[in-house]
Amino acid sequence: MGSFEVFGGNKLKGELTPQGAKNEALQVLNTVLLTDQEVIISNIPDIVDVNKLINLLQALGVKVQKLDKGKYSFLADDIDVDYMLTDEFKQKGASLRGSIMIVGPLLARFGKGYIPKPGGDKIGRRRLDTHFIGFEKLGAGFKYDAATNFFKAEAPGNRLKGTYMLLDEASVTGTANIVMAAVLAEGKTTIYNAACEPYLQQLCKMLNSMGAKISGVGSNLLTIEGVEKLGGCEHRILPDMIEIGSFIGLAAMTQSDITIKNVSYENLGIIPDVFKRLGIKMELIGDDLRIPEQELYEIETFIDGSIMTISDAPWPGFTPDLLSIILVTATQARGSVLVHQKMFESRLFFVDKLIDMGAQIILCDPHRATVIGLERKTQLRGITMTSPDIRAGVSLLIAALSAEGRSLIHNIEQIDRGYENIELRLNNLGADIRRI
Ligand SMILES: CC(=O)N[C@H]1[C@@H](OP(=O)(O)OP(=O)(O)OC[C@H]2O[C@@H](n3ccc(=O)[nH]c3=O)[C@H](O)[C@@H]2O)O[C@H](CO)[C@@H](O)[C@@H]1O
Ligand SMILES: C=C(OP(=O)(O)O)C(=O)O
Repeated sequence: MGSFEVFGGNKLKGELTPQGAKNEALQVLNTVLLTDQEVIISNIPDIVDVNKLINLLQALGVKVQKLDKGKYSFLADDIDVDYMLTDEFKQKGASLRGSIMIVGPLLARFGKGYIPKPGGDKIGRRRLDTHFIGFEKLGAGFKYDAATNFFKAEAPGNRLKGTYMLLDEASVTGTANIVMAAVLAEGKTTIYNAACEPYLQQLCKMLNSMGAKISGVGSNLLTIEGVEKLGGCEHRILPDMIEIGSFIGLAAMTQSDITIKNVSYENLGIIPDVFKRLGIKMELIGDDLRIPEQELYEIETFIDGSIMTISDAPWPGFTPDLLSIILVTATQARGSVLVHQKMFESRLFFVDKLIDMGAQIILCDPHRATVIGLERKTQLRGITMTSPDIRAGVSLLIAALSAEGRSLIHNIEQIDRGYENIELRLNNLGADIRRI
């Protein structure tokens, strides 16, 4: 188990370039399974989860070639579908959440897609019903072996059939999986209550450039005319909006002056506005976002004077992946905020560590925590802690960087799942983080 030793209290200064988006990479990498032509993808982040998925694709027979930093060529002209029945596949597939999205493309092109219960953060129940109900609507048979935790979807006659479906929830990976299954199905598929966040839009645009016929991109109603075959393409992954949000919170908490380069502002949706409601100032210069040094930031109240609530919702609502960052950032603000994590059940439990560091937080229930800002009257103090999940991990890192003295953060494998070379990039700006 790796750890970060952090000496807090330094103000950071300089530029940060966000990595390519983890959650887009975990979607678009799977499209390579849909064609026997070459697919080139750039701006792929060098992070544990993405590397695990590339490794899984390779094990399935995809020829992978690194062309440059973050740029790879993929050729799926000889896929070994029987590999899905091996123990090695079961072990590799279970180690990350993104592996679930190999099922749709394999089912579409080869008539079968199998997967063990995928991994990812332990942040509450993470059901897969939307994915498999969607495949069933497209005509696939579905089997789940509870003893081995293995899911199987198979298409009769090896071809899925287009249909209308209303998803029970706007699941991000569920929509991506169903879209990748439907592009090669016979006839027209309509998906209502589809997730529509920018990474899904990217996936749809990429598939269209491969020859798919998807319309309604960006809305919650997608229409897909199935095609016989898809070809190759070149695709570039967007900057990671969750990393950008993490850097905004980090800058405010540590009173730093940070410019985040090439943020693709138009794809950040409501994210900058939510940080602005915490009183954080920012300046858009071209497509760079500057967070200037700020002595104090003051959380707004609602118009009627009541306490601000920040909650998550499917896009274009605020992403649940940034609520832990909002929460930690609020600990040094002036004012109070209720953080309401509606989508996941166990993402707020890390607040006990922040309370040990001196933050004023009331955990109301598993979904809600009230933060009463310290207004910088006292600094957080460094402690030893363990990171429970990827975003809580980065929140604890931000807390440690703002704290007085030494902190030790264990289980940083969680952070490595989604943040590329984070200690090096922050140390270049004046942070003091050591990997031990
Ligand atoms: C690899 C990847 O891309 N992971 C992201 C993806 O996970 P993932 O696709 O697994 O998440 P889902 O969108 O399926 O659902 C996330 C949670 O929100 C709940 N839910 C979902 C939709 C809805 O309309 N109402 C609702 O309550 C679900 O029950 C679940 O508890 O999307 C999540 C939600 O943005 C992000 O946290 C994850 O980082
Ligand atoms: C929850 C997350 O990731 P995953 O879906 O891979 O567990 C996340 O990126 O915040």
